Amino acid sequence: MTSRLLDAQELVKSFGGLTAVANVSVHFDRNELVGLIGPNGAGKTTLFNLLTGETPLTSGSISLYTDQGVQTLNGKKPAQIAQAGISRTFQNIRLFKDLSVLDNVKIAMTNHYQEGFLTSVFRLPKFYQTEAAMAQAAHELLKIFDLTAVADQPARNLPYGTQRRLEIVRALATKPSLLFLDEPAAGMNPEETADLTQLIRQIQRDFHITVVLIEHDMSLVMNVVERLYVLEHGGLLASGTPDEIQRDPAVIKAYLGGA
Ligand SMILES: Nc1ncnc2c1ncn2[C@@H]1O[C@H](COP(=O)(O)OP(=O)(O)OP(=O)(O)O)[C@@H](O)[C@H]1O
Repeated sequence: MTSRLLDAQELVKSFGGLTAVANVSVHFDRNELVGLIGPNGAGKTTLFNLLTGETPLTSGSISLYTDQGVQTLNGKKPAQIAQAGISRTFQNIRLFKDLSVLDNVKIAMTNHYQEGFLTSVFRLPKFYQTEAAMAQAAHELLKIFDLTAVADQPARNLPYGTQRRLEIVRALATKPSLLFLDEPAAGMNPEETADLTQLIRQIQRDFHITVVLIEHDMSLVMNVVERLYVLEHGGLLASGTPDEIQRDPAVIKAYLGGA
């Protein structure tokens, strides 16, 4: 039985005269891996920005189903949405480049809970009861992502693909229930992309979380996700399983070039 995690109804985002997201409804269930695809400028990143509070909605509603009941995310700030268990990565890498790989992860574990507070008090989130527990969790995450050997290196020394992996570790460090990955494999070669995509699938299963993935390599995303949403010109063109999407005449016409 599936259990609903997030419901977004009739989301609209207008930038002046341009409607970047036009009446899009999507939902995500617990423990699923979902792909979000569509041509450049289709509105994928804007949709992520709406769901994570980076960009305010023009209209629509977003509901998160938690153990405490249904919570509306409308009007919430990114830090509040992060606290509710939603995490993300960005298309442009946002690391603390001069800090070590390990410190980047530790900061993600704590920072996130302090945003908006003018405090220098080092507050650990509930799930990391001690500094030692936090350090251990950080090391475990680095190991999963094959980053142990570079734990003490400044982030800026890492190759681009490795920096992207570190970004995912940072997003996971907050123990999210829902993780949005915006083109995590951008700039990687096909082999690295395939490896990362398999890793994302493994993480989604092992951590029992929901992952939503924007990925340009259509054949790759088709192989790993359970469901897909296809955006075009800000609107929802199609949704369904990879099989359904591949057979959908509207998708074939608009996105697969009529093949
Ligand atoms: N802050 C903004 N102000 C004005 N227009 C914007 C803004 N953000 C996005 N847009 C426009 O909204 C549309 C959708 O952009 P978006 O980045 O969401 O698309 P995308 O599907 O993520 O594209 P890509 O695959 O190229 O990243 C584009 O026409 C873009 O120029």
